Amino acid sequence: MSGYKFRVVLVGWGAIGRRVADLLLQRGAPVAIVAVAVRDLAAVREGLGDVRVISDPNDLAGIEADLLVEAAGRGSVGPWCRAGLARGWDVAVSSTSALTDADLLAELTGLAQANGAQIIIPPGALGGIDALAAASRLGLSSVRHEVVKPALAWAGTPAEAVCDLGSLTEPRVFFEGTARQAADAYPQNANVAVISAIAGLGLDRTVVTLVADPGAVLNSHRIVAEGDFGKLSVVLENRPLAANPKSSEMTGLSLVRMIENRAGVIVI
Ligand SMILES: NC(=O)C1=CN([C@@H]2O[C@H](COP(=O)(O)OP(=O)(O)OC[C@H]3O[C@@H](n4cnc5c(N)ncnc54)[C@H](OP(=O)(O)O)[C@@H]3O)[C@@H](O)[C@H]2O)C=CC1
Ligand SMILES: O=C([O-])CC(=O)C(=O)O
Repeated sequence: MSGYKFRVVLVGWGAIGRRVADLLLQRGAPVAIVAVAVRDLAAVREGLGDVRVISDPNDLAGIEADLLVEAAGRGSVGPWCRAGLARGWDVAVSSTSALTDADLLAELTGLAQANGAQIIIPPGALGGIDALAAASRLGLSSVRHEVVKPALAWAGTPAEAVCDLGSLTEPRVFFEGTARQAADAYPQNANVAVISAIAGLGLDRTVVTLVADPGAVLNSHRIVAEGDFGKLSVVLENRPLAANPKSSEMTGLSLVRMIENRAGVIVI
């Protein structure tokens, strides 16, 4: 192959962003991270080397890239994806809870269409999304998604108003509702609800259960779906990222797979 490298702008230099950059480097992927977007340019950002660091979406104007990958947080999706799509780049969204905002979704979709770009929703912490999305083409009758995380992974979320996370002695279901409600209320922990919903029955017909388990050390996802295709049952037990136990290692791996697929010849 030529020396061409697939050019990526990474939005977010937290647990997932760093992990993705490390893995791409370790694996020798034909990928160049041409810029990293952060909120505060003054903060020390280890591991960035010579990579250009930006904090204003207008700065994308001086950059050539093939793909913008968001792994920052709900509030970053609008400004950065708008700017990336306006430049005709495909954008990959990790903070999918942002897409529960129908106006934002319509605006980004319109920008993508107008500029010949795509909005990519990687499976994130999930697996089996290819099968769920394929099955939805024939028709689904139900999709349930249960998210179980160690009790303290729900610290700092509305779960604290439902139960005392620190003193649980057994798993506690603290939320059951639609994917839209789950992602709206838990934007750092339930982005996955939007992914299983968009793949399957949509934000308002996908039933999501959130569980705090004091005995758990892994972040688990169980998706059960039924439809004309038959039945699907997928379970993932993901190791949390050391730098942020709310997020799973699989989320970074899923981004690495997506980026390598875009950069490579065999796509799997
Ligand atoms: N799709 C999925 O399956 C999953 C999605 N996620 C999403 O990915 C996001 C990132 O996760 P993770 O890396 O673990 O979180 P971290 O908190 O470790 O890192 C987030 C990083 O993004 C930066 N950031 C936040 N807002 C902006 C912004 N507006 N512009 C630029 N940078 C910004 C933060 O910087 P600062 O220092 O300024 O705060 C921080 O460095 C989560 O918030 C969640 O929305 C997470 C897990 C699974
Ligand atoms: O990493 C996970 O298990 C899922 C997650 O945090 C999210 O969906 O936001």
